[in-house]
Amino acid sequence: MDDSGLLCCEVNVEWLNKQGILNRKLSSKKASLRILRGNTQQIFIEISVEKVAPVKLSFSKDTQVHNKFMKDGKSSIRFPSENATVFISNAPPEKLRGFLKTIFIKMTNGKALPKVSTTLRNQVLLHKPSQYEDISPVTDGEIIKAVRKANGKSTDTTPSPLAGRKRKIERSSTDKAPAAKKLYSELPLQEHTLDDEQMNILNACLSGQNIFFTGSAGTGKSFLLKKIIGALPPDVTVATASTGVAACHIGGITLHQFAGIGGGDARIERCIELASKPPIVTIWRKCKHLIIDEISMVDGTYFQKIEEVARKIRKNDKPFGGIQLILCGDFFQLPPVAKQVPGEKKFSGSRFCFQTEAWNTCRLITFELQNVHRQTDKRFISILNRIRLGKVDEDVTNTLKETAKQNIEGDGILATRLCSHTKDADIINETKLKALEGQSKIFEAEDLIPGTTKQLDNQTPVPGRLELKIGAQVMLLKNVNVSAGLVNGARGVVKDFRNGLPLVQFKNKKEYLAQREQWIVKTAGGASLTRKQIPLKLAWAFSIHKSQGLTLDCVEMSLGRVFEAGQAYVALSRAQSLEGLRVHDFKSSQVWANPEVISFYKTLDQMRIIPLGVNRNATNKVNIKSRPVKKSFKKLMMEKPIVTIQ
Ligand SMILES: Nc1ncnc2c1ncn2[C@@H]1O[C@H](COP(=O)(O)OP(=O)(O)OP(=O)(O)O)[C@@H](O)[C@H]1O
Ligand SMILES: [Mg+2]
Repeated sequence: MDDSGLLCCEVNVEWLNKQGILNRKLSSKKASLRILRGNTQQIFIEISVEKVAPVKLSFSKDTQVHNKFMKDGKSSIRFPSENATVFISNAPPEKLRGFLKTIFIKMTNGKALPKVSTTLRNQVLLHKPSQYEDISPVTDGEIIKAVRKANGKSTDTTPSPLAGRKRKIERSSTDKAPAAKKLYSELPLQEHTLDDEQMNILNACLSGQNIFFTGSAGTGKSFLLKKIIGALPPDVTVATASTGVAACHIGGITLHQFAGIGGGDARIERCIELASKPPIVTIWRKCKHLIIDEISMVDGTYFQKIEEVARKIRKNDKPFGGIQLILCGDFFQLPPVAKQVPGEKKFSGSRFCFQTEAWNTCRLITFELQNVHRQTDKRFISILNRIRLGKVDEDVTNTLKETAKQNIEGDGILATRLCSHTKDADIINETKLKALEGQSKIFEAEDLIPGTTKQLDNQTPVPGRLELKIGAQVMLLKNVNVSAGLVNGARGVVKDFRNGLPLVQFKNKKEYLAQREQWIVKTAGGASLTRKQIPLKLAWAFSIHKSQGLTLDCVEMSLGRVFEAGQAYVALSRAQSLEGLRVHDFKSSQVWANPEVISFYKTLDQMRIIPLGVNRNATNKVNIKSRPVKKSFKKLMMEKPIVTIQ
């Protein structure tokens, strides 16, 4: 049964007397709230806490619901007729959202709609023979639709009566329940829903076990991670990622910021000392669920160190001091940035997290997502899956070579070039902007707290200083209108400046007068830093490293200078379709997978923990190739040569 009428959270209820003085109080860190319907159809909220009889407060037309901090798991509901206020905190944000939506629907439905007959209601909802009935967020309109569908009558063919009624509801709900109307309009837009495999992983995460989920690029790992974050209590959940941009994508902080041990290069005793300082220590102790996105880029030695720090700081011998770990990433994508210990020539420590003892002691339950959502073309998905494993056959080579001739530009929007080196991307953007005629317009970001610019530069995708001209190639950095296709990653060109703001035309021909948008990032201490800026960035070129996690609709690349295993795969898998991709001078030697990653995924497959493609697709024919690897890696690589499976 739908449980959106049920919420587990921290609660404070305050009753005031007529003079506004606190009369009675109820507080609990572990309360459960239910929305119920009484025999007289009256809607109640029932608050149950241990050792106290449940409290019931009844909704009326003057009930006020405050949802401004819903994303942080906080809300308050005021019942003026009973002089009481319910303060909700530490509620899983997604659950809270569903709970408040149920209240909204019941508040407006009850007043604005003609009643649906009990028979109809019982056909759809479970009837409870008790004095109170659990309620669901189903509207009367939805009940009618569901019953008609069950009876084989399509509701689509009878639009007028329902549509007319819906309009009436909207009007009358504005008249009769303004608070509820406001609440509903402020609820975030529902985007896609989780598919079955994503849902399984969400449930596994909610069961409290340590989880690692992987999957090829575009299988919705980050998308799912956001839903997982939304389903966990925010006060005890820390969402992190290995890079600032990835952290911003899931509304979290970098793992380095959270852990508070700098780069982790110091000896373990010093690392523990560093993490024992406030406010870092408080967060380490409070944390019950640690989420890490883009785990492939977390250095193994660092991962091992924070595991020990966690045990010592929390004075708990369980792995990670008893914190639940939720790890997500694809080790076939970018590896950790190579680290060289000062004074030592050798690359130091474990390269990947999965090679550490800490990884083994955590006993992670592993899943692999199989459904690719970024691309829809089955042929392109199959090509990308082969590239992920370093398998480049004739079909892959020919298909990618053919893209070199494609004209993917349209309406003045040029393809974004992905570069293997960050410097190259910066130079391209600077030179192209300079070459445009016309006046530059500079947009300086408004960083609300002085001195936070560097951190915001690192943690948000949006530049502190944005220089634009008419004709500048740009990328949108926010979902400003999902249904119009104005989404994060959409490519456009600056057509004009109106009232000092850039007018951008996108690939789908939609125009958008860019307004300042807001980015809020968290500090390790839990404070919020805010940057306001035009949600655009120059897009003639990006580095492949900066493009990790992105979805791009018009992209070109030359992979001649790639230097990491998985780098070509990351670049190619940013494209949404073969039609929106152009690869120059493609050669099979530009694609290779790390042999240690291949072995790791094979062990997972052998353990039958997850179904994987490595064993099934790889043949025994293995070509050993020498790669243009980074100097600091060379010694390591001499022992274990990089291979390409063909
Ligand atoms: N269940 C879903 N239904 C529809 N679209 C989805 C679903 N899950 C993810 N998507 C969409 O698929 C695209 C890719 O998702 P996402 O960026 O989360 O993939 P990822 O696995 O993290 O990729 P990468 O490995 O490149 O970081 C996004 O546009 C996302 O909104
Ligand atoms: Mg991702």
